[in-house]
Amino acid sequence: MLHKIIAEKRREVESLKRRLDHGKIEEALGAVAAPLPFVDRLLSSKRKVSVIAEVKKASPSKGVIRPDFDPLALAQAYADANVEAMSVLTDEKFFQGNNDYLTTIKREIPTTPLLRKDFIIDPLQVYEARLIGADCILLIAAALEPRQLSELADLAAELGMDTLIEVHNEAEIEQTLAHTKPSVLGINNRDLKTFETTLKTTERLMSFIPSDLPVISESGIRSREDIDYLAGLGARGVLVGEHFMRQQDITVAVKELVD
Ligand SMILES: O=C(O)c1ccccc1NCC(=O)[C@H](O)[C@H](O)COP(=O)(O)O
Repeated sequence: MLHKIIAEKRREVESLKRRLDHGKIEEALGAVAAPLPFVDRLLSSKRKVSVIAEVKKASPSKGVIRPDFDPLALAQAYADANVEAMSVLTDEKFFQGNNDYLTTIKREIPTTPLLRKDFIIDPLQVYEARLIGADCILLIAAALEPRQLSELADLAAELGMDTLIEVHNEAEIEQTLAHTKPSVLGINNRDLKTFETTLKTTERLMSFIPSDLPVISESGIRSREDIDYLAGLGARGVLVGEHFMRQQDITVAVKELVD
């Protein structure tokens, strides 16, 4: 699946190159507000585990998760629960996301930092992330050469954005730490080849991560027990999508999970 998604992203980047040149980027960058400090917000929270709450209509593993999908109403419900940050899927083909969702949420709820959740493989997508209003980008170690990982993270920093680098195994941790200086590291509990999701991935990988590097555990989190388990392992934050998307009252669901 990851290969399929990346092949599609290569096509999307070619089309983006025809629409967005450096002249247009420079001009447009002047008009967007400075990014919010995404990582600081996660690390300064009084909650024992910070929450990145995801706005996610569909996924390759589950199909449509939220049929009555209203991105702004969902984001407002998250903001009402004082989530530390939000993740907004912008991939159209596999997740039914959209750049406009992120831009609208940023315009209407300007105080909550936003992660652009997509599959970034090219510098142009980093510029695009900034232009649509992202405060942070996701970089997936499994999808990038170490040199690309560090170049894309450096570019994000130049543009004032944070980066959440996501790993799923020991080798990816080793490569990431050898080539970048992350201020936070995401462990994805979902195996992107099989879609199998287990929190044991966070447990197994914690010991390979320096104790002063905060960890965000991502995917497959759905109960208070999960949160207690991850907090006990030392995770500083969680990224939760599907569980919240399946709730009637999302504000209550966030509070029940982490307050
Ligand atoms: O969610 C998927 O099926 C998926 C498939 C292939 C690549 C990535 C995928 N998900 C991206 C994510 O990492 C999750 O949206 C995020 O961690 C939230 O996970 P969950 O709480 O399980 O929705």
